[in-house]
Amino acid sequence: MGSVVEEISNGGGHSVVDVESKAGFGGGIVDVYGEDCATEDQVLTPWTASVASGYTLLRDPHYNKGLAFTEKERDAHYLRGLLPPTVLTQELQEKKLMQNLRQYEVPLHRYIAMMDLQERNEGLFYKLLIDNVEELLPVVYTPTVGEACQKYGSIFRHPQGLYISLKEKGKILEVLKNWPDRGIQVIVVTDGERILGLGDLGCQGMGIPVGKLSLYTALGGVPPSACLPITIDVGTNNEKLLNDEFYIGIKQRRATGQEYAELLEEFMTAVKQNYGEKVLVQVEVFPILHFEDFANHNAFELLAKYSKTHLVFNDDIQGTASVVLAGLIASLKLLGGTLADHTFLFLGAGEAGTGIAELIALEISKKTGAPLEKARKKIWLVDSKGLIVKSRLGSLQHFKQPWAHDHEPIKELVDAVKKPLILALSNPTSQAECTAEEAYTWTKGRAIFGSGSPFDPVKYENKLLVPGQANNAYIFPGFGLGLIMAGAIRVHDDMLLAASEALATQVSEEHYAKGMIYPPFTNIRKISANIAAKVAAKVYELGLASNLPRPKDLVKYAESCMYSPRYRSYR
Ligand SMILES: NC(=O)C1=CN([C@@H]2O[C@H](COP(=O)(O)OP(=O)(O)OC[C@H]3O[C@@H](n4cnc5c(N)ncnc54)[C@H](OP(=O)(O)O)[C@@H]3O)[C@@H](O)[C@H]2O)C=CC1
Ligand SMILES: CC(=O)C(=O)O
Ligand SMILES: [Mg+2]
Repeated sequence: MGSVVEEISNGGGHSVVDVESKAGFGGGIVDVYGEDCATEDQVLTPWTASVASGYTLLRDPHYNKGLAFTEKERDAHYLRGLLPPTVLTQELQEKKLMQNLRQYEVPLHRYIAMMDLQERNEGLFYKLLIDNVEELLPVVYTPTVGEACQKYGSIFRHPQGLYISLKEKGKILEVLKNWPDRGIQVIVVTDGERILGLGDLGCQGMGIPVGKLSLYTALGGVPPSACLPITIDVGTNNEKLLNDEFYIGIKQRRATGQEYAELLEEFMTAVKQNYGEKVLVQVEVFPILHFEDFANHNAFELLAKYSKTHLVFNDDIQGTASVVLAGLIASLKLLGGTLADHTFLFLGAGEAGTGIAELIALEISKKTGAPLEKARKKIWLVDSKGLIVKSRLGSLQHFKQPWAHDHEPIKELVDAVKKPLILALSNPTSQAECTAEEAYTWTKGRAIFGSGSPFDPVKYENKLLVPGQANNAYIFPGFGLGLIMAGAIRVHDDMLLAASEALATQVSEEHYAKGMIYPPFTNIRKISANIAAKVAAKVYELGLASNLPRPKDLVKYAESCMYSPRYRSYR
């Protein structure tokens, strides 16, 4: 290595040290970091080399290849001696890691091993996730990510993502600038108040943006360096966490009202300031702001407010709606009729329930020409207080009000059980409305079943029934890729409908024969490319694209944009 001259600040003073020629303390050991000459109460500057080679290269997850560095790379990048002599291919590394992972019996241990891998060697992490998607999705995503968030403080090892707490009020733009990557295309943000079906997990909700973004990359091909997980910490009302000595967030009850709104406003403005880019006169593009797992009393309002000024997408409302609509469109092949011929009943009338209901009504209205209000009459919702009906109108939250119909005979509810399509959407598995086995047993094998978290196939009277995973993970990665490809400036409901139709058309006769209404996740990158192409086409059609001219073959273009986890060669 050439002569390195660095500035070291210690004890408040400033000195320039030639680290190669100057002998350090204790028999020639160079005190490169200035640690030996500073006492505990003296300050020093934690400087670091900026070129990734040698030891630094091995500790940089974006570039590290572990034992896969070739002989030539080991010479060129000062790695000799820092690695054992053997050179392994990425495939062999993958084989070894999968063997190791399978030895962990506790799912949380697999999760921790995967997170360690992501922090150590990003390329290998994504190679594992892409090649073993059905096996590893339940590890990095639901259900295991739920347990990880509950225990996030105790298992915390490396900080992932960006934390913006009330302490950063007035400084959010500076905080955004601390993130090392500049070309951010997707931000997944949570405030941790409704983490899956587990409630308020405060700052520990960070596991969710991290997990969702790993799916943007693995399932949708968005490069990892374009992804930014953010947790907004306004406190928590979870007493257990407030009393937990390992809790990683600020220990106070949640800020609400004006204090909350001001922090969110500052954040949204800072995102525009930091990432906004003028591409045409009057047209500014900025990253997708994907809202995740906010409580419904904030989620609907934030979506309505910022969808006019930002590229905002709420996955729990819009992504879930799109995936469920896709399942319904596909299930018509098995159930018969059109959407308008059916009556829908939801247990739960929050973000997921009313989001899905609204998109179904929109699709029915578009297909039949009926007014939206009339289409809504086909849909019934139940909340914790029972069926939503007109007589409850005065006390209903605003997002439930469109579903308050005149009460009709209970007959339809019974009908719904005769030819049942059951989607037990709640996550994680512990919160599921029913298991696959229960659904098949109660209906004597007639049910078409899908669930938010995966269930194994069930043998019922010699027939193998395969439950689908009705999870927004089918939609948001491809949806996001489509928005990015087209340089979308706003999200529009028609893009969600396009995504649903694209997903529904991927279900083959072979899948239907097994009772499936979603294609398996094994082909998810191909599915995502198709969704992305249809979404991008809609963005162009609506005049909301900034990436001009429009590529001719959008599927090919989507595939060409997708990140590959293959190791690159270093010169
Ligand atoms: N599969 C997927 O892709 C997705 C799954 N989900 C899951 O769906 C679940 C709900 O999410 P979300 O809609 O955002 O949450 P919300 O908090 O917005 O809504 C929950 C709804 O469930 C109702 N509810 C709660 N308990 C009962 C009960 N015992 N009987 C009847 N209704 C009840 C609540 O009633 P009330 O309004 O009266 O309080 C509320 O309407 C979560 O478990 C989440 O993880 C969410 C998004 C995507
Ligand atoms: C899947 C999801 O987004 C949820 O359960 O909240
Ligand atoms: Mg969610």
